[in-house]
Amino acid sequence: QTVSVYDYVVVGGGTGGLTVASRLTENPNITVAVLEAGFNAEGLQEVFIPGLIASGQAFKSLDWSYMTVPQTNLNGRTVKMNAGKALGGSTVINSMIFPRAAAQQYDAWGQLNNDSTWTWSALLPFFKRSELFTPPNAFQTSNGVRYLPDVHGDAGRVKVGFPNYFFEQSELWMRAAEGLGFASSPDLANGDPNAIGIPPNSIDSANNTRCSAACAYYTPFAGRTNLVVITNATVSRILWTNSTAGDGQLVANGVEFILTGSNQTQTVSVSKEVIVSAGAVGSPKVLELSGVGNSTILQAAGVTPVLDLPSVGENFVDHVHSWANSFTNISGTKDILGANPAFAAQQLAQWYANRTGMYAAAPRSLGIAAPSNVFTSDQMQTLASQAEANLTLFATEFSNGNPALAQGIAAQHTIALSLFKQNKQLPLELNAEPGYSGPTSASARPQRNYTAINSVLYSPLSRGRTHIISANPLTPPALDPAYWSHPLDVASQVAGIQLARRILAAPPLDSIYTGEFEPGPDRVSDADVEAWLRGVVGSDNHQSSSLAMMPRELGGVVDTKLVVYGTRNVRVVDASIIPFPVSSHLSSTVYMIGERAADIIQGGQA
Ligand SMILES: Cc1cc2nc3c(=O)[nH]c(=O)nc-3n(C[C@H](O)[C@H](O)[C@H](O)COP(=O)(O)OP(=O)(O)OC[C@H]3O[C@@H](n4cnc5c(N)ncnc54)[C@H](O)[C@@H]3O)c2cc1C
Repeated sequence: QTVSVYDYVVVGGGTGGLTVASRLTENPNITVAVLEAGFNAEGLQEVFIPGLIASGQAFKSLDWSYMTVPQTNLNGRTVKMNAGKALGGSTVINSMIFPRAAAQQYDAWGQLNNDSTWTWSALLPFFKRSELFTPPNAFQTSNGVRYLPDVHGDAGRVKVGFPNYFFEQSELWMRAAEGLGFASSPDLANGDPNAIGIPPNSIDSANNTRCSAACAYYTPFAGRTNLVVITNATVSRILWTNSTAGDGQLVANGVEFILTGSNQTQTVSVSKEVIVSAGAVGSPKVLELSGVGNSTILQAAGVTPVLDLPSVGENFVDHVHSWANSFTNISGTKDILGANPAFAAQQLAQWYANRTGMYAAAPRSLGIAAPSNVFTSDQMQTLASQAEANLTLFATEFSNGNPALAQGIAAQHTIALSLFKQNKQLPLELNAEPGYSGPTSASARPQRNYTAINSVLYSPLSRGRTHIISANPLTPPALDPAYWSHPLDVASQVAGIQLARRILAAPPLDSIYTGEFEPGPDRVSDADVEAWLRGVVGSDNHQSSSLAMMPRELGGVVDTKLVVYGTRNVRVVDASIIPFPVSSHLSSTVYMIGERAADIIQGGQA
């Protein structure tokens, strides 16, 4: 049943998808339909109150809760990956941390694609275009917030600012990290984030509410008659015209979807383009269900191939999350919210009354580490030389028998290792958590107060894949991020935890330190820490790069205009296209991609 015809159909109303849909429909003559598998959750307090999101059932109902295949390097464990299933996508459930990666990584993106429009200086206007930034007030400044006006936008859509509450540990941990060699950051979105500071947050400072992609790009424009959003609509495939364009390229003319609870498919027709924005797991899945991908994998899943593009779903990466926890002698940690329901209720009432209290806090301050923060120069040289000596070996192993992609991964690693040697590849984020954060459940750990440091592997060299295993659109794909497949990833993550535990015990944070809980006093050596981490590390939910923007001869899937190779009118606009993992939380980069996509599309019409 054909419902309607639109100029553009966007598959997935998440971060990238809503950005491009909203910008395109600023032109009243353009019609756009967005098909989103989840629902509009903006009215849930768990979604709009900063401190509540990870706290309960709402999170679970808004989450795809993907599971990886058993991870060879993590004791065979399967690992859960969160990804938002709601209008607004992952920004509905994310932690609002809104920094950007190092300028050199965006420059490397352009270098890999031989395109100077994908470089830091060329992309900064698009980062800024997405932002409606509120500078810190006196209270926030007195709590250590710093910012550079020049790197922020004041006329965009995503409300970016700072929270109304800071935990006592925040200031202490920043000073402790500075004592161990970190510079104090003037602004973690400035393209030079090797420092410690309080990052911007995707938060509406005026109301102290979270701001998702739906809050930013949909709610204010929901009345547009040329923007149609269909929620609870899971896309099953892109439909193609019978004949290819004169140049042999596939032409999309519709999208098929299933409404939740129905077993009937419906169709929307497309006159211009299909824009795939279903996220780094969802987008390769939709392409594969549509017959675009590695023909052998598609046939095994029962899908008839229409375009052999073997890199679809390959080059998949995720940041890896680990923790160090110390006991603390202060009582004002967020542990109390779990331990004392009456206090939690009082704090929630306080948030509603005047937007303050613990629930008004954004979660963390961040330290972004360079190699020199965690390795000696001898170690850096040795690690880089070993990785360079084995570069072809790993690139081939990670490429799943795809010679073009092996070259692409080798090119990525060459750039990454060159930056590593210059101390510009930033392998780790350390972020302070004012309370327990780790793998041990509340019932299995001492009921005490904690200071935690999350250590996130930020620029992994490991590459895995995500592929469909069935033609049924409701069957999850087989996800293999191949965590810790490269020795440099293992060495970096172990070094990150060793640094985290040093920070926890360093002055002035030592003034509230009453011993280490995890990794624990019996796990001192790197080998012991590594063994423990293999049993506990998890996903940081920063999946990317599964439809990489790279030249086709290097195993890329989209070109620098975001068009899928071999198609006339299918673009990808989400975290899938980031060619290699960037050292940052991803949402600011995905918004930038959405803004850039709209600009490319509009420019193409001119
Ligand atoms: C728990 C969590 C915490 C995070 N914390 C941070 C943070 O603090 N800061 C930060 O910057 N980043 C964070 N991230 C990462 C960041 O939010 C994501 O990388 C980014 O939002 C991804 O954008 P996207 O457009 O690629 O995908 P998404 O925003 O996930 O959008 C994809 C959309 O497509 C929909 N979809 C998928 N398949 C289909 C289908 N077949 N049919 C229809 N719709 C479909 C999904 O439901 C979703 O709405 C976090 C992510 C998670 C999950």
